[in-house]
Amino acid sequence: MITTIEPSALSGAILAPASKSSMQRACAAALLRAGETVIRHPGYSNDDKAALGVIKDLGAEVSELADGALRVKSQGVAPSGELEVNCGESGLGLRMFAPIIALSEKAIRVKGEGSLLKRPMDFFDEVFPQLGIRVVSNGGKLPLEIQGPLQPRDIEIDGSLSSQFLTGLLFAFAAAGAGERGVAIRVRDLKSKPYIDLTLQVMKHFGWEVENRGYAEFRFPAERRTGEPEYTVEGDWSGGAFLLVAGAVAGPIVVRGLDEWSTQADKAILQALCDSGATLEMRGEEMLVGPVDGAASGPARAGLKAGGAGPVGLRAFTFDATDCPDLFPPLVALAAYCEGVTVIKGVSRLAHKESNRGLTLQEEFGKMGVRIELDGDLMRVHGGQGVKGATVHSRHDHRIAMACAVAALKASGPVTIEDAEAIEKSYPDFYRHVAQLGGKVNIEL
Ligand SMILES: O=C(O)C1=C[C@@H](OP(=O)(O)O)[C@@H](O)[C@H](O)C1
Ligand SMILES: C=C(OP(=O)(O)O)C(=O)O
Repeated sequence: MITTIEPSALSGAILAPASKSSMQRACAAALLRAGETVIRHPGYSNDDKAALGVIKDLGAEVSELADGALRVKSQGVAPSGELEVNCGESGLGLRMFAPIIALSEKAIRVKGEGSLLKRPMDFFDEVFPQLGIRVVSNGGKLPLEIQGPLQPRDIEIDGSLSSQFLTGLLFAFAAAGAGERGVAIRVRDLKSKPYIDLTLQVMKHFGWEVENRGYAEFRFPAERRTGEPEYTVEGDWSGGAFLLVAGAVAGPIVVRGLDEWSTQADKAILQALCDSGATLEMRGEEMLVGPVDGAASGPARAGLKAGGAGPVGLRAFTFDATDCPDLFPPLVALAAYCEGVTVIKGVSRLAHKESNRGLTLQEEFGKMGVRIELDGDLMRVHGGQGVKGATVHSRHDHRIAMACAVAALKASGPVTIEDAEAIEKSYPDFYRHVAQLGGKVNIEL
């Protein structure tokens, strides 16, 4: 699919999509809690669909209710039939579900697709044998063959590559009765900490209270509370960040459905928007975001630099994205329109995402005339010098496609995005939402 975005002014209101981080965790919890669970406001991105596929493969029955909610009936991890599970392209899907799959005593083959086949999974080779799990990987990559049952034991893990492995172990330890055995998970150098807050929050909702000792040790209580039988998937701050940046560059717009009390890591986009000088007004779950006050958008308005350099007045900022790495792409789109050099820390966290995002951002934004320097863990974006119309490539990475589309909104000419369907991984409605806000979007299948 090829999508072309022409310079546009945005206005109006839009509802943020469902968070795949929240939805995938809800699927895991619904599988493990056994009985009936209703998931409200479910997502339908490819990663969400993959999570639903995994829990069905593990024995859950999923049906849609008249109001669009999903009902999950489960007896815990109880696979039958073909013992193969497909995690699609989802890093969280694989890393969270692998320890859950290992609750079964059956040998189960775990496969994936696309970029997931190249992402590192040697964590399992190292850690699973310590928990009594037999694992065979393809040199630290997919496919895996796993045979449990997982025995919760005191364990120490490295949290520096990804928090997703810990998310999986927390669910699986709780379900395997770690509390009765008094065991703990100790973690060195945990990154992406807010994602663990979200894991613990979802677990608590469903009755598993885990004690978090400074993100270095996690302990499980002896008894489980009765949890709630229903869960409402949160609005997505990660996809929402692209909408908010689009509003700051080409708005003003209103974004609905983002909870300001959410534990989601990517809520931190608000700090960057404030530091850039964008207009931001929060009214409960409705947020108005626009260019700097007085520098209204729209190509014909005064206050815009020649060559489509965007709204005057946004200024460069510094930001540490170590614990919210998915914000890099929208931050780069924002920084491209900020006068001066924006410095973003945490580049080393990007090497093993759907693409090596430090490099892919540098290369694709380079095609639009935006200079990005990579200096160890720092990224420097030279902004406010104009964004040129160009043909770019998503590099099969949903967040690169969305970042380029947002940057296109005030470029000097149309931006054509090749392999634009990558957005389906997290935000299938993204182009439709931009068009609904007045963005000039042309899609060629
Ligand atoms: O737990 C989650 O929902 C996620 C955790 C983060 O990964 P890392 O912990 O690997 O940084 C993030 O990048 C990913 O998109 C989703
Ligand atoms: C890296 C991402 O997801 P995951 O690791 O779950 O594939 C993402 O959504 O940007």
